[in-house]
Order: sequence, then structure tokens, then C-alpha cells
Amino acid sequence: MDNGESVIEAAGVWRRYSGGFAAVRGVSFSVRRGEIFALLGTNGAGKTSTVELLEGLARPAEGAVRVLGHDPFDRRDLVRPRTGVMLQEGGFPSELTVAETIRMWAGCTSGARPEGEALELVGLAGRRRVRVKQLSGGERRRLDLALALLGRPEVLFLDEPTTGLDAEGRRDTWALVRALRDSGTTTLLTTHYLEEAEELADRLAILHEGRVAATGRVAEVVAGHPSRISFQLPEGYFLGDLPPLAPLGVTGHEISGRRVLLRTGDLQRTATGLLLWAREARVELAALDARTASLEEVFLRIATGAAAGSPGGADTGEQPAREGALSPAAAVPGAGTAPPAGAAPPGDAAALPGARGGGRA
Ligand SMILES: Nc1ncnc2c1ncn2[C@@H]1O[C@H](COP(=O)(O)OP(=O)(O)OP(=O)(O)O)[C@@H](O)[C@H]1O
Repeated sequence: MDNGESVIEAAGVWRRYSGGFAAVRGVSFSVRRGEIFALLGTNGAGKTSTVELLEGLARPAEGAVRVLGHDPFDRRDLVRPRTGVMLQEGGFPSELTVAETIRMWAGCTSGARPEGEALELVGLAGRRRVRVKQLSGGERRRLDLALALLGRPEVLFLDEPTTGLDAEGRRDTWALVRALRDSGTTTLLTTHYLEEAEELADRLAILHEGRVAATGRVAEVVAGHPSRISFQLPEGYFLGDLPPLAPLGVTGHEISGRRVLLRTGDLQRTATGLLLWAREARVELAALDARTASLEEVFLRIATGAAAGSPGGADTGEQPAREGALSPAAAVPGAGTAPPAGAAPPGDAAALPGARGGGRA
């Protein structure tokens, strides 16, 4: 395993908390050497519970985890020195200065980077004499990251690494994680920012209620989901005035006032047919917008679709997701299905579930 293949591996992993609640239900994925792999999911989906198993902080109830070829719980002595961990909440003494914190950590880390190098990496070189309690939330996240990188780890676990960072700080962190990847570091990160996953991740998995609902490269996860075209029909025109939609590849539609949204499996064919019709009919399609499916759309389908259809509690056994595929719970609605006229517009403006601010109980 330690030869350029799978460096992090979860195989049919379950995690139960006291009381029997199964937070992780048969999760499987693997991360190859030098990859950045993102775990996505709504609050409570099981991301942290899964990552903690890989960090060796707990043992799975069922299934197996391997990091660098070893069980991270049983062989913590072998795995821990080669991994860097950034938890959701750092929890270091707030009276220490930034430099003292680094030095304290370095004392427990073999082959630690020099203090200046670690702080330079995360953009905190100018804050070395500041007490931790005086740092901003974003600066604390940077210090967390500096500590995770102190031992030049081969494997990096980052739990919501950019929560609390401003846009510039987030981009700095992305550049750093990419640079680490380019030098061979394998990274598993959890995030609530879909843009972060799109920017960084070589591959990803979307967890929902403790299971992998979709996995693969972003393009694979998004593939098969309908593209969308929206526009406004002018006064006096109705849906029935459009050319027949099914032959244009349209699989569903929604109408809200004058606004029409078409879902299509063939964006070019639909757009061409629509625009040819508009030119012939001398119709202006106001607010015309055409876009391929996005990770956000897939994520929302999983979050809302599965939430609507799931009893949310029964342990139904392992359900590994196909690469680039969605679980049945999140399947695209059938061709031609459409809500009644006047239904609310689609969920492209819906807010994503926010990041959890606090630490773990
Ligand atoms: N110590 C615990 N005891 C009991 N249940 C727990 C414990 N820790 C987490 N859970 C529950 O397990 C489920 C998964 O939690 P987890 O923190 O792994 O989710 P997450 O995907 O990381 O969520 P978030 O995005 O909010 O960090 C949640 O329902 C949570 O309430």
C-alpha cells in the first residue's frame, strides 16, 4: 500500500456512539498518494466521525481503516509521526504566544520545521509575539494549519481548514495545500465550501446520513445530471408556444410567472432548438441563462432529495456508491416530470447549510 497506491483507505466502515446511534454506515473510499480528497456533506453527515477513525482517535465498530498501510488505531506509533492533523477546534493554551505555541508543539514533533518556516508557510510570520487569545478566528485556523504541517507530514487530515478565513486567506490556504500536493503530500479534507472542493479536490465523496451518496472526480459526480436553461417568455407567449420539448432533449421543466426553466440532458441541442425557434418567432428570451450541472446542484439534490425520502434512522447495511454515481435516494426525477404551473423557482438560490462553528462535545 505504501508504494504510490492507496495511502488512506476506509472499507465498509461503521461508527456507533454510545446509545447505539450509527453516525457512519458502511463508508468506503480510498485516497492515493499525492491526491487531495474532499469529504463533503451537510451538518451531521458523518464527515468528522469518519475522519476521526482515520486519524486513529477511535476504532470502527465494523469495517477497516488503513493509513500508510497500517491500522491507525492499533499502530498509532507508526502512523502518527507521518501524519498531520488539523482538527475543527485547535484548543491550545490561549496565554501562549504564537511562537511559544509552535515551539511547544515542535518539542513533541520529531524533525520539526523551524519556527520561522512554519509561520511563513501560513502567513503568520508577523504575528509571532501575539498571544493566541488575541488572534482572530482566521489567524487561529492558520496557526492550526502550521501545527499540522510542523512535522512535514506525508498525510494531512484537514477538518474544515478554511472555516473562518476571509477570501484571501482561503485562497492562500488553497495555494499551500496545492503546493503540498505537488511535493507529494496526500490530503484528506472536509469542507462545507463546495467551491473549495471544486478548486482543490482531485476526487471527493459526498456523505449523507453516514453513507457515501456520490463519489469520484467533480466531473464524474456532476455527469448525468441535467443541464439547465432558464429565460423569460414575453407577454402573450406560453409554454405551449415553444417547439416540442422532448425531441430537444428536455427532461423536465418548471414555470414561475413568465420565467421558464428547462432541464436537459443535451444542452447544445436544447439551446439550438430554442434559439432557432426564438429567431423564427422574433421572440426575445429575456434573462436567458444556460448552464451545465454544478457540484452545488448535485449536493443540494442529495441533501434535499434524500432528506425527504429517508426514515433517517434504520441501519440498512452497507451501500457503497458507484464512482461518479448517485445513490437511488438522490436520483434525478424522471423525464417530463414537472411541478404545477406557478411552482417556486428551482433551488439555485438556496443557501448551503452553514459550517458548524464550535468544537465537538
Ligand atoms: N460524541 C458523540 N456522541 C453521540 N453522537 C455524536 C457524537 N459526535 C457526533 N455525533 C453525531 O454523529 C453524527 C455525525 O456527526 P459528525 O460530527 O461526524 O458530522 P459532520 O458531517 O462532521 O458534521 P459537521 O459538518 O456539522 O461538522 C451527528 O448526528 C452527530 O450529532
